[in-house]
Amino acid sequence: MLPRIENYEDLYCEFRWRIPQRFNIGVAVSDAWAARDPGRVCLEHFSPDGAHLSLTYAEFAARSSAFAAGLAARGIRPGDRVAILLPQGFEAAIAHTAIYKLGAIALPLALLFGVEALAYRLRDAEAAAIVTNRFGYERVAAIRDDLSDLRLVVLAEAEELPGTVRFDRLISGEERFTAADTTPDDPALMIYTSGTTGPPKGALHGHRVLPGHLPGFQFHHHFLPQPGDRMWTPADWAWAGGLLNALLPSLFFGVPVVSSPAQKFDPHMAFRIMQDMDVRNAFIPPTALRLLRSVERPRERYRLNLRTIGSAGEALGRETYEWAKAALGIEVSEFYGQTECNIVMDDEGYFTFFGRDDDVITSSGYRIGPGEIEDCLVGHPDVQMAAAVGRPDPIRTEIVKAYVVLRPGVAAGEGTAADIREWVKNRLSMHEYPREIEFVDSLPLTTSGKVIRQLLRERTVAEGMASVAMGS
Ligand SMILES: CC(=O)SCCNC(=O)CCNC(=O)[C@H](O)C(C)(C)COP(=O)(O)OP(=O)(O)OC[C@H]1O[C@@H](n2cnc3c(N)ncnc32)[C@H](O)[C@@H]1OP(=O)(O)O
Repeated sequence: MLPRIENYEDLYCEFRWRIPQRFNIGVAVSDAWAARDPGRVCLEHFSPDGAHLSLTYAEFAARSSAFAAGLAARGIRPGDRVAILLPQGFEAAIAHTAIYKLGAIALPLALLFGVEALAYRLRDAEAAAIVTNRFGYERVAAIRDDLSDLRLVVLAEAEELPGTVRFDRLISGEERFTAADTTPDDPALMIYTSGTTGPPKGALHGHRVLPGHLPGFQFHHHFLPQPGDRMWTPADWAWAGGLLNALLPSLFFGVPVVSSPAQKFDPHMAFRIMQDMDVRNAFIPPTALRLLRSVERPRERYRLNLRTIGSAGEALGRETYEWAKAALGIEVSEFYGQTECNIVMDDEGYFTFFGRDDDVITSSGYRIGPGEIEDCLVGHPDVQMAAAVGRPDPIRTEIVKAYVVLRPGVAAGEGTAADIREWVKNRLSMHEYPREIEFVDSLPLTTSGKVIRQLLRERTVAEGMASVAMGS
């Protein structure tokens, strides 16, 4: 925990890492609070019809222990990878916590992923189990024959589907479970990279990944926990941002987390969630803040009680920062990860984060490796060659732009482009599809036949600047 020192220099000098010798994320975010304050609310689910639900730490601890016992009874062992393909909600939080208590490894997967992205990650991680809903079940059913390690599919639905165990059945048994006595270095969480250099890799984190995030989290949320604090993020908890900058640290500090149904981001709905659920702290990526700007005079339209906003994933920019200060009365705390290395420090020691300077595309706060998109594009029957780059965009920082060489005889046109976009959305991911496609006769190649993305990036940046200059 951060010492409460308001002066940065003193705080910096006083700070020491204090990581306990034994630490289990699941115990820290549930059982520890259930013992101290069982009736305290830890999760609240927003429902558009006003029928919100809440869960206490005592219920959370009991259900996650029962889930851990249920997984163990079905042969899931410490060290096994257990995928979670669920929207924000009680089930996702319970599944995470149970997996940590069991000493297994949580593998969060985004709902936006298409079948190829899911198949790749599930196979590569040799996942033994997956916890999902009907939407995810259908995607997994299409690839299940190729997943020889997958022994268990847990379904968070009221219905029975073939080859699955219902979530509520799994937790209906034994509620006592002795959590694994883990060290901070025992594996807990596997998050896939975005594939900067080649295919995405499963980055394995020990239980210390949570304590490692706490000081930065507290710092950006002005010494959270404060009375009345309540956290919400529109980001899927499957991303490192949603999980490690919102869900888990808040639960650790006894701050209730608001969950909301997965849907395309709607600025008015976002304000309503923050109003109705009395959200005090939010993790809102820059793109979502820019989308919120479309709502005029938000504080006159919505009763907002925000105290802090953290933002990450892409550069926030001065305009959005100033807008949030004026329109929401909040100075957004921007933070960056260490791979986002295009950062400049001025004479006074202030850092300016300019975004990335490599092939990775930064769109809507997602880091997108071009390789996977290109692989997916060339799998399309009409595509001979393809290259993906980021095109600057005022709302989403960048959008994915694909340069595509079609096979001989295929007509270039909006119909073909729409078909290619759908192909990538369904196979790879809904957030990685090329919003813009340009058909070209050839691509610039090195002598060894690799696409020179740098040239295409420069071209697309120049086009972007020209269109801004022309006012389009
Ligand atoms: C340490 C760190 O990692 S820090 C930051 C990490 N990054 C993040 O957490 C990602 C942050 N970004 C986001 O959460 C989102 O992009 C937002 C909130 C900014 C914007 O959300 P959206 O506008 O809905 O777009 P998003 O990029 O998520 O979705 C891509 C597509 O999937 C579709 N989609 C999204 N959710 C759904 C859904 N539930 N059902 C159907 N379609 C959906 C969208 O329609 C969109 O396509 P479109 O723009 O052509 O309509």
